[in-house]
Amino acid sequence: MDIKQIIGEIVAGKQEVGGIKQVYYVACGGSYGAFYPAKTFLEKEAKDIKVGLYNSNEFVHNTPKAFGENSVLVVASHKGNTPETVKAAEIGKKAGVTVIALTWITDSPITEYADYVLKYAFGEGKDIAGEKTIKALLTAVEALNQTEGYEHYNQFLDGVAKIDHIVKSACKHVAKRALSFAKNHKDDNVIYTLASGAGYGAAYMESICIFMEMQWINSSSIHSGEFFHGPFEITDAEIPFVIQISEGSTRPLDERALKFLNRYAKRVEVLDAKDLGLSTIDSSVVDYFNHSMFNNVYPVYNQALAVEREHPLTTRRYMWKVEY
Ligand SMILES: O=P(O)(O)OC[C@H]1O[C@](O)(CO)[C@@H](O)[C@@H]1O
Repeated sequence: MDIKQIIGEIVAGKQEVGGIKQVYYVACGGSYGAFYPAKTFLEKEAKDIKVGLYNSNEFVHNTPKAFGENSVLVVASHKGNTPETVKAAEIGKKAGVTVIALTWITDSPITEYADYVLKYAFGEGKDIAGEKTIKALLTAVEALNQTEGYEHYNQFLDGVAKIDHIVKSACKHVAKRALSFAKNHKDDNVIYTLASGAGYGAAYMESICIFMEMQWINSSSIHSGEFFHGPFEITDAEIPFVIQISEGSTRPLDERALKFLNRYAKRVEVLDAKDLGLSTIDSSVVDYFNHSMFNNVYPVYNQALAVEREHPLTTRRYMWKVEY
């Protein structure tokens, strides 16, 4: 069953109890970040459906009161075995809430508690339109379109059809830049990321999953709008930043931060979605594709950085090795 059919079945099943009123996206780490566009989509586009994005353990310990028969729970776990995400799915299943699980391993523990299992594309040469982020977004888009209606539904599907080609060209485009970045940053012990809007999740993932988890470099993802409310005080010629200049409604926030950085910082890597070709997607929906762009361009940088630092991206000292 495809996502449109799954949501159709859920909508029909909930008709008697008043339909879908809330969609909760629940996951950890990279899977949590991948839900960011779906969350921002429903927050902005929906009038009646409420959306929540939760770290799994927070959801387990601080379950929202509205969670119930009118809810859909969408969980994601790459290997399907992160205990707190499996627990969140179990809570959903036991409460009689419809559970959709996004996972790469379709016979993993999380699928036991799922009404619907969605496998996504992953790895070298993957179809970007089949990734976790887009599949999660499609659950949001379909939920909206099949309830309240979504006026830009066709433009959104057109974006989905275009994203793979756009992202793959962008990855080629940054290859040389990524090598210089790796050389220039191999000895840094801190790198900040800056972003706004629906693409913010990509900056969050780059900070926590790559710089911190996989490279042991101190980092924090700073919201471009929040930059001027504290973080900009650390700006100087030595501090490195990677800034995402998004395409769409929040671009002015990113441009404002970049203007400041161009004046007071010297080590700024600019990833501009417009330069990277995202503008060929219709402006009514382009916001929601920033994440796919940035999150797939970063790996070109990450591979180069890992080689230059002689620190493979697979190296861990605690994760999956000790009790936590
Ligand atoms: O539940 P998932 O998606 O398998 O995530 C497990 C781990 O993978 C990461 O997303 C990346 O290694 C971590 O942040 C997280 O702890």
